[in-house]
Amino acid sequence: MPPEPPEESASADLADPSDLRDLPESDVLAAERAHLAESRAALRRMREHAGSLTADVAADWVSKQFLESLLDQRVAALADHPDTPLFFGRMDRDAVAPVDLDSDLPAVMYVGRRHVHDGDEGRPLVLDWRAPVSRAFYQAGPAEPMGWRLRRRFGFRAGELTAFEDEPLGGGAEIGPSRILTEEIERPRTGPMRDIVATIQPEQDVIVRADLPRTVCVQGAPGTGKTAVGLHRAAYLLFTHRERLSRSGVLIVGPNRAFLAYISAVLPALGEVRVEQATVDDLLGAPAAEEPAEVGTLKGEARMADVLRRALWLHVRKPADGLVVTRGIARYRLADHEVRETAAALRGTTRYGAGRAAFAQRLAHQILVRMEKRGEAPDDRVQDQVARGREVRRIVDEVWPKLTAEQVLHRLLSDADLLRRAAKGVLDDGEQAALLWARPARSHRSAKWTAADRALLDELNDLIERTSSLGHLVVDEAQDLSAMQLRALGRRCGTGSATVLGDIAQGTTPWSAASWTDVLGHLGQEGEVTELTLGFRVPGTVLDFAARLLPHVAPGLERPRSLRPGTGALDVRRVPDLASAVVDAAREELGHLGSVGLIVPDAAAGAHAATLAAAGLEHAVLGPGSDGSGGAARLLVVPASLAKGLEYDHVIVAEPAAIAAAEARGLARLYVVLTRAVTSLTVLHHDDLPVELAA
Ligand SMILES: Nc1ncnc2c1ncn2[C@@H]1O[C@H](COP(=O)(O)OP(=O)(O)OP(=O)(O)O)[C@@H](O)[C@H]1O
Repeated sequence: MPPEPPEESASADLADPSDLRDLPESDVLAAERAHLAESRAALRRMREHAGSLTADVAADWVSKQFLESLLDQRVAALADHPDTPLFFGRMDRDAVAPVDLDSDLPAVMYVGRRHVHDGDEGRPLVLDWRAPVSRAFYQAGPAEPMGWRLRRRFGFRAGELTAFEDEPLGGGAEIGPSRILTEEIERPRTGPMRDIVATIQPEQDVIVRADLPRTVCVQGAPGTGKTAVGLHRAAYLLFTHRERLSRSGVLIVGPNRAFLAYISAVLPALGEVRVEQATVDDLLGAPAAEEPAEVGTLKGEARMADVLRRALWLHVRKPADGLVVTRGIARYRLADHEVRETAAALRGTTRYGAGRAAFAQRLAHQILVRMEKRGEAPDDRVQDQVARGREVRRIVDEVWPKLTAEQVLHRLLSDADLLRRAAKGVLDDGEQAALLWARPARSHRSAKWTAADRALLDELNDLIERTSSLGHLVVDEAQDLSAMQLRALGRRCGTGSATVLGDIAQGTTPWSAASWTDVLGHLGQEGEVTELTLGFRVPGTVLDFAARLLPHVAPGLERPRSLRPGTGALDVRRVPDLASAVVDAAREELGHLGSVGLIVPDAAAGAHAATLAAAGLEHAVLGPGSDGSGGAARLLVVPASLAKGLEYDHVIVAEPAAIAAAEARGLARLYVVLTRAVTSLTVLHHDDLPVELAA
């Protein structure tokens, strides 16, 4: 028979629950389970109450529909997911805390994914992790207890409370690593990425809770939790600025679909279902052609912004003649120099599209003035009529032609003269020659745009018509984006803020960033750069092995540290027959719990998959559009170029030298590949290891 639930709850006016601390462990667990049961019952009552509310009070049909959908959302948001703990931590207040501390602190608080209160008395039973008071759960430590005496973390299995761990916050003694945190990290992965709300670390929490107007840029070694932090910051901001952000929107930008699929469950698990996720290709359009890396790199440079601006405005021309407007028997004239001056006065003061409309209006206005001089009394409607009339339209089309971004870029890349004029003083002759198409497309409609062209088109589109801004943008793997791609993203948070995440050492594109100051500059955001240094994913031995590459891929960066030593986690083997060694290693790893990722050179993925199939090993092959988890198969063949941002409990890397040799920044790719393992890494090689790794 479990003991009666204790009297305490998350309310300041209830008895100090210190007795609970002194109970035997089993009694503590029983009491905490009782609090969980009470919270679940309260949540059920909250849901029933929300379900009983009716939209009948609405004044009209539209309001009723709207209200009904809000109520449905509210009921759905109050669903209790049996596998997810309602709370994961608890804080006990220090009864003798200094007097200047906030006296409203409850005696005990339980921290969880959502707020749960007892309907009758309004007592908070569980506080949302994003509430200001919950900050202490993540930040308090012996050096700064923040008015709290004890932090308790709970262990759960299948929604049942199974363990707890107490950390005294008074007394100044350092707290050792949390067993519950380590177990959580090592819990085998069976599907998409999980949230880390129960175990966010203090240095991560500072980033998660940064104010909305602040742009934060996080440099972090592999597995330091950058992605997790970015996603939790999005959830935090949505909670704290719900109304503002539901109007302006939040967008997560990731490197590819497989990555987005892998992270897609995190925000819904935190109760946020309305956050858009996109790749750069989704935003700018997928490329239809490839081009030499040097050309793509050049097109990605910020200098191109000047060239594009000039190329666009070079389309504003001098008129051949003046403007003559006929109304009835009267004719009104503007001399060609007046038309030219009107255009010149507007040039560069507005966006191209708005300038064109304003040009027509200004010409019409001058005609109106002529009419008035002749004693007529035209009203504003006449100005509009003249602006839309045939004569003004003709001269506007001649002087300030209607253009699309595709037309301008098509001309720029096929017309050496236009390129020379637009690029004067910006690109040298060799660079101009590199940009020109060898075989120009017939028209802008048949042009096959590359990824770099897509960013140029976006820039031009914005020069023609303003791109609208979101409230907040989270950009992951930002080190891989070119200056022009960053400018494109910057436009999408021009009046908002951003969370920029990445690792200079994991830059694998030819245009990878060398500094975060540059990245923020291109993004057009003033932000501070912070660093996460403690690795959660990768065991220490594996991280040390991968870090041999660091001096070669990012000499300025510190060696990363791991939370876990990972003794025995690394196995590097030279093998006589790679294919059969891969099969044996895969079979062995499948004998352990969790996911297995076989990471191979892109060109070898098909062959390895065929060997696994012949050996009867069930597996899936990761494609650019697939979910990083591999669906039902525990064994996934991962082409090296898709491994970024993903992770597996056990990783087998086949032939590192071939991965490194496959591309210009191949060593950085290898660094990414070697840092995907949570529990073990097996490196199989037939050829020599790259010298940088063998050292
Ligand atoms: N505080 C934490 N508690 C529990 N798990 C954590 C914590 N921080 C990070 N992790 C886990 O560590 C792993 C790595 O995190 P994440 O993918 O966010 O790192 P990253 O810095 O983006 O890595 P990479 O640069 O390699 O893509 C994930 O499984 C994540 O859930």
